[in-house]
Parts: sequence; structure tokens; C-alpha cells
Amino acid sequence: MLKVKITKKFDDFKIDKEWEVGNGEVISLYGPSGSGKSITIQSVAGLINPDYGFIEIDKKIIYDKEKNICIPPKDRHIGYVPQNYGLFPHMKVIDNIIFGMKDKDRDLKIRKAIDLLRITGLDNKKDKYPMELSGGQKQRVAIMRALATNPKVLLLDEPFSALDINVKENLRKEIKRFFSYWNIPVVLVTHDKRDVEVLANKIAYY
Ligand SMILES: Nc1ncnc2c1ncn2[C@@H]1O[C@H](COP(=O)(O)OP(=O)(O)OP(=O)(O)O)[C@@H](O)[C@H]1O
Repeated sequence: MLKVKITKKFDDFKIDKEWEVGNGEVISLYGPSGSGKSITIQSVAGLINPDYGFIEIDKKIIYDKEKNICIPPKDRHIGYVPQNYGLFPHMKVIDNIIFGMKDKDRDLKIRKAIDLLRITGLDNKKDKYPMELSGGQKQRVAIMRALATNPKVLLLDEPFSALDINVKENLRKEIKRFFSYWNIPVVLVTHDKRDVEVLANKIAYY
């Protein structure tokens, strides 16, 4: 369960939001450009700090302004896929996926990464570089890289916005299928109603 209550103020913009999402659920942060969706998930990931509020994962506080708690991003166990996928261009697909894994044994990491790639049918691309993949393939690798760290929460920022309409629709359905493998809260930032219709159990309007 992820619980979020945050306030953040800039000179000409303020957000004040409260929502929660359970394990195995997908919440969509849905609203127009500039409404504070990215700021919210960056706060959850720990990349920026809200001015007030708290963030809780499975009853553990990872941020609380009043209690002066702010767990660093690397200790939050969060899988975050930014808008541009965030893949390392100089690393092969397989090395991108094993990057955040905690296991010491490289062979074990490789086996786990290949299993993840197999779920998305991309095990034959393991030795390619990100620039050799299509947009949809990059997106799948980015999501698998985030899941490879066994996160307690998965955050996706506009995952389909750069893809053409047919790829989008197929990928939505595929992603919905592999979300069911992971019993964690998923936060999906989008301004596309179709993403909400296909993927979300809950909506937080922005
Ligand atoms: N560092 C900053 N200083 C001042 N204003 C900022 C800063 N960062 C973001 N903002 C403002 O906060 C608002 C929300 O930005 P945010 O990126 O969260 O929007 P969004 O809903 O994710 O939109 P998009 O879909 O375009 O990414 C915007 O109006 C933006 O200009």
C-alpha cells in the first residue's frame, strides 16, 4: 500500500494532493500537462521534496515533513520509469536490466534478467543497445529494469506518450498482463483517457 499526501508550492503553481493505492492496484494520476503529476511521482521517488505532507509504503514512512523523516531515494525500494525511459545508452539491454539488482552473483543476475526479458518476448534483444530498439521495446526494457530491483512500488511517467497508436494499444494490454505478476502498487501518470480505461483501477484527478 502506498499513501501519499503532499503539498508543493512554486511562485505561480501549487499542488495539494492526497491519494492511496493498494498492492496489485494501478492508480492513474490523470490530468492536463502542467498539473503536477510528475512533481508528485518525483516526490514519491525522492527526487524532490514536498513542502508538507507524508509518503508511506506498507506502513513505513519514507517522508514526513513534521517528523523530519526523509529516506534517501536509493533506500526507498521504488521502481521509477521516467518519460524518456531512462535507459543507459552505453549499456546493452541485459546490463541495463541487471544494473539495479542486489544479488552478488553475476550469473544469477543474468538468469533473472533473461527471465524478465522472456516475459516481454525480448530475450533475443539482450545484447542490443537501447538505440537499436524500437520505442515500444525500449519501454518494455525500461519497465523490466525497474521491476528487476524487486521494488515495493512502480512509478510510470507517461509510459506510452512517445509511441504510435497501434503500438500503444498492444503495449497497454501487454503491460496490464505483466502487472498481474507483481503484487505491488503501480502509479501511472497520464493525460490519455485510454490509458486510464485499459490499465487503472483507481483515478486521482489532477
Ligand atoms: N522547479 C520548478 N520551479 C517552478 N515551477 C515548477 C518547477 N517544477 C515544476 N514547476 C511547475 O509545476 C507545474 C507542474 O509540473 P509537472 O511537471 O508536475 O506537471 P505534469 O502534470 O507532470 O505535466 P506534464 O504532463 O507536462 O509533464 C508546472 O506548471 C511547472 O511549470
